[in-house]
Amino acid sequence: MTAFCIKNLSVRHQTNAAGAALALREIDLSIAGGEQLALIGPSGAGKTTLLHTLACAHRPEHGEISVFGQSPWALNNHQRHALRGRLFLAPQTPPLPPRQRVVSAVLAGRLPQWSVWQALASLLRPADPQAAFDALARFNLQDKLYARVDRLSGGERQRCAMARLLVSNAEAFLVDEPLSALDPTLAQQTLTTLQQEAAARGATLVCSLHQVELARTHFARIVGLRDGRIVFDARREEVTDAMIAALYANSHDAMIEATDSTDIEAAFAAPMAPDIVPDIVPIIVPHCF
Ligand SMILES: Nc1ncnc2c1ncn2[C@@H]1O[C@H](COP(=O)(O)OP(=O)(O)OP(=O)(O)O)[C@@H](O)[C@H]1O
Repeated sequence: MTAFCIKNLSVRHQTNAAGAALALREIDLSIAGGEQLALIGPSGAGKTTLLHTLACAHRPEHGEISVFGQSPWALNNHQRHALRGRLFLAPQTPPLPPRQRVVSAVLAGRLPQWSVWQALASLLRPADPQAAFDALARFNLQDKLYARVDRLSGGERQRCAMARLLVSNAEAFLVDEPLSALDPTLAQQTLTTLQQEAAARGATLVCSLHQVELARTHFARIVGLRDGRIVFDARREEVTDAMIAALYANSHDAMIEATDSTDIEAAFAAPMAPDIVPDIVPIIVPHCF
């Protein structure tokens, strides 16, 4: 089964004027149910925008998107809300209310399954503290069960958000830079736990990462984004160091190279040096509409 399929998709942020640059352009991507892939690319490449688009939070300006076989923007609000309930979007900055107890923050992962009354009741008396404890224990954070969220470190908050993901019953995890505040050991452990959980429940995992080496060691499929476009969509063994260097090369690098050759104008005109343009890996888009 295909979890996500997008075709010739472009997205512009609502706060941007009509003439402003697109955040995503001409994106084709198909992700099978249960597949795990890493999104990499420089800052501003469009990774967050893509994750939010997959989570049905951004309406595309052009193109098609299907999520679990449904076109989210052809559904009514109620149906789209139900579809979103099958997805878990973990944003870069975890949306954890500062004065809340960790136990309530973690159990909020069950909100899509709960009625308003169940949600309110759980705020007063946590519905399933054992589930929250077990999820926190997977990230070695069980001793923080009744701590206040605003007393957690940045890395603890990130792991608390991952524990929230574990208690959800989502069929797809869309995770935006979950390791940015973690030390290398915790980053490895957290990513491994996330992947094991996705594999155990057959959930799809799309994870944006700035730690390229972790992406290359942990994920079989890597998608490189730059300037809102997919530069490559390849199996791990096809991703070369040159492709990574080209993905992250910036106009600053090009300017320094050109300064050596006293050709500054050329540097601004050609932000990516031609000798490091990556081999283009064919992107195969299975028919899914
Ligand atoms: N709310 C917004 N309003 C307008 N433009 C936005 C908004 N959010 C992001 N953008 C723009 O959209 C483009 C893609 O941003 P996005 O956050 O998706 O990149 P990213 O790859 O996730 O970056 P990073 O690695 O720094 O988090 C950027 O040019 C950014 O400036």
